[in-house]
Amino acid sequence: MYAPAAFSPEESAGLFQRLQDDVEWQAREVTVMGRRVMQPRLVAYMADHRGLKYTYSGSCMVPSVWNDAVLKIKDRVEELSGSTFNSCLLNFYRTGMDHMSFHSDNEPLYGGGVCTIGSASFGSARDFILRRNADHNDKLSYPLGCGDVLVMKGTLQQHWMHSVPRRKQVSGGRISLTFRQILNPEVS
Ligand SMILES: O=C(O)CCC(=O)C(=O)O
Ligand SMILES: [Fe+2]
Repeated sequence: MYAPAAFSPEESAGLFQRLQDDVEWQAREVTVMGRRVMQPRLVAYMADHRGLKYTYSGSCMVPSVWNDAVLKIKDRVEELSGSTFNSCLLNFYRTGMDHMSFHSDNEPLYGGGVCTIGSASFGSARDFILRRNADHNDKLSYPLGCGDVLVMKGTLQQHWMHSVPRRKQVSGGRISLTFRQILNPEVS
């Protein structure tokens, strides 16, 4: 489900600024094909309580407490998606060179392949690409702009991957918030 301009331009501009200033953005190392590399973007992670950790690419994220701007966005995304969320991964693409490679968010903690993930975008528009696993020529592109909400539902994570590719011509930053419901917390 795609809800362009779910937040007004004025509200979105204010939220982008608050997120950029108030969130503790982290540059993190992850393991990709056996090598430790810096992630090509900044990230942050928030959730209802510290037990809702999230490990991916060999990197464990311990959640921090919710920030007011993030909670306000969470309310709107919950309303639009008809779902509730207990965690959020935040991504800050500093320029068009920051990106996210094709992946699916199908980890067991979200219930495996069946889940709802709601995302909100602020700042510069970036293309969000969905690609079907069974046919890599089958792609959908969403030009996610400031204030847009996109909801991925059902078995989508089982059958499609998604990415935010590099865009050399984009100089401004973009922040995305991806809200998730952890059903099976990781045990450590
Ligand atoms: O930035 C986006 O819109 C995508 C983020 C994403 O796929 C993720 O956080 O898993
Ligand atoms: Fe994702």
